[in-house]
Amino acid sequence: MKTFNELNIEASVLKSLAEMGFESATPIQEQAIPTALAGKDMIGQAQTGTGKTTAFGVPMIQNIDPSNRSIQGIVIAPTRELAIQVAEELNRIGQHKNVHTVPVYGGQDIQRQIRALKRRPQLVAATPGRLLDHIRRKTIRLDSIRTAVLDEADEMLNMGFIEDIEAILAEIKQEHQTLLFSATMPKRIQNLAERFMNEPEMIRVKAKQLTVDHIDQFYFVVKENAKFDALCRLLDTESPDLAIIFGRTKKRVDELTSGLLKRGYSAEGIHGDIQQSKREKVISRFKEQTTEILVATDVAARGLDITGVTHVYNFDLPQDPESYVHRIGRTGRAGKKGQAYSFATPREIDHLRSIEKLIKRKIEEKAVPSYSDVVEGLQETAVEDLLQTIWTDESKKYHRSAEEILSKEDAVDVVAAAIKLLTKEPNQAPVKLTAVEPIRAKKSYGGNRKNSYRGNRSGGRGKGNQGRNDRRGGSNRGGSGGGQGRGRTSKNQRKFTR
Ligand SMILES: Nc1ncnc2c1ncn2[C@@H]1O[C@H](COP(=O)(O)OP(=O)(O)OP(=O)(O)O)[C@@H](O)[C@H]1O
Ligand SMILES: [Mg+2]
Repeated sequence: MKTFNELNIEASVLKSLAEMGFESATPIQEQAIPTALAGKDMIGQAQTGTGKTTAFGVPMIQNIDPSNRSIQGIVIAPTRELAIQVAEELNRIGQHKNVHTVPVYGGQDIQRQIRALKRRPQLVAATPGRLLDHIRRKTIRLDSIRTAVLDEADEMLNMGFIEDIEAILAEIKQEHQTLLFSATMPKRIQNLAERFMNEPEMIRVKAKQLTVDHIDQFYFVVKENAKFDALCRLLDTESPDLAIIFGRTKKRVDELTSGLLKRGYSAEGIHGDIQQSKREKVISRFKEQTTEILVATDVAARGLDITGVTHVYNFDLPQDPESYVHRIGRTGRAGKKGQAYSFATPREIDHLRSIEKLIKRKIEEKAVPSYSDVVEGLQETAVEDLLQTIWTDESKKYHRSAEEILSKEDAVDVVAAAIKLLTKEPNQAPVKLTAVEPIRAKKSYGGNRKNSYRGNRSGGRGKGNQGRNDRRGGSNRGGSGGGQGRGRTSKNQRKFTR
C-alpha cells in the first residue's frame, strides 16, 4: 500500500487529503491516480466503498489551473444526491488549491445554480439533464474542459442516460481526457464506452468477487405477503444502527415507509417523485442519524456514502444483478463491516442464482427469526439501553429511590423487573402492502448476457411490470415519502454494542 506522498501529488492536494484523514491510498487510488495524471483515458473498476471518488478527484484537481476561472472539469453522476456528494468531496480535495466545484442538478432552482456558476467554479458535478439545460442556456461552457468523468459509468452509458451522455460529450470539441468509474462494468457497456474514449486503459482492482467480502450476505425465502412481518422481525432482532431498505417501486417505498412508521420505527422514504428539497432533507436526517431507516428505490443504490450504515435490506430483489452489488455496497464501506439481507419469494430463487453468478459468490440462506427470537432481541435491546444509561451517568437522580427499593427487595428481582418494563412488545399493528409480481430470471442469463437481463430492462417498461425503478430519480412531481418516526430507542445509545 502506498502513501499519497509516493504518487506525485502536489503539496496543496496532499494537505487536503491529510485533513480528510486519508493516510494511505486505496488500491484503486494507487493505480488510477498515476494513469489519470499521465493524461490517459481510463476505465476504473473497483468494489463499492473503496475510494473511487478520490481516485478521479485527485488527478482532476491536480490538472486544473486555479488561476483560470473557467470550467476545466466535469463529473456526471446518475442521481442528484450523488452529484451533491461528489461536489462536496471535490471541494474538500480542492480546498487548499482554491479549486471550487459547483453541484448542478435537477429539482433545484436553476437561477440559484446560475448565480453559483457566475462565481466561476473550475469544476462542476452534475446530473445529465440539468447539465444539458445549462449548456443550452450557455450558462455552462465546455470549451475549457480538460477532464470529463462519468461516475457510475455503466449506469450512465445504459438506457435512460446514454443519449444525454452522447449529447454532452459531443459538446466537448477540444482534446480532453475521459475517465469512467464504477464498481460494475458489464462487457457490453465496456465495449460501448470505448467509442467515447481514446485507447483507454482498463484499470481493474483484482478481487475474487464483485462484492466486498466484509459484507455478510444472506437471503430469506419469504412469500410476498409475509415479507413485511419478516422485515420487522429482522429489525427487532438485530436493531440496526442505520439501515437502508430497498423496495422495487415508488409506491412500494411509500407503503413500506408508512407501514414502518405505523409499527413505531423511525423511517423515511426517498424516490424520484419526492420533491427535491424533501429528498435532501431526508438524506441529511439519515446522515445525522435522526432517522434510522431509509426506505429507497434504486435512486439510492449507487455511490451514496453514508457513514454508519450497518444493514442493507433488499425487501424486493433488484431487477438487474448489477444493482444488487451497488445496493448492498451502501454498507461495508472503507473497510467497515456490513450486513446485507435479501428477501426472495419462492419463484425468485432462479433470479437470486443469477445474482450469485454475477457476484461470483454464494449468498447463504437463513431462516426468518421466530417470535421468541424477536422477544429475545427486544430484551437484549432493553438491556443495552439500561447499561448505556448506567455508563453515561444519566441516572444519578434516581439513586435514592434505587437504594430504598434495594433495602427491601432482592437485587436480581429489581433488575429483572426493570428489564421487563423496558422491553418493548413486538408491535403487531396490521400493515398490508400491495403485492408485486415476482422477478423472473431470464433463462439466457448465464449463456448470453447480452440478451439476458438487459432485455428485461426494456421489457420492464411495458405493461404488467410493477413500474420500473426510478433509476433516473429525477422527476419532481411532489408525492410524499413518509414523515419522521417516533424513534424507538436512540441509536446513539446503542452504539457501544456494535
Ligand atoms: N485513502 C483513503 N483512506 C481512507 N478512507 C478513504 C480513502 N479514500 C476514500 N476513503 C473513504 O472511503 C469511503 C468510500 O469512498 P467512495 O465513496 O469514493 O467509494 P466508491 O469506490 O466511489 O464507492 P461506490 O462504488 O459505492 O461509489 C468514503 O467515506 C471516503 O471518505
Ligand atoms: Mg463512488
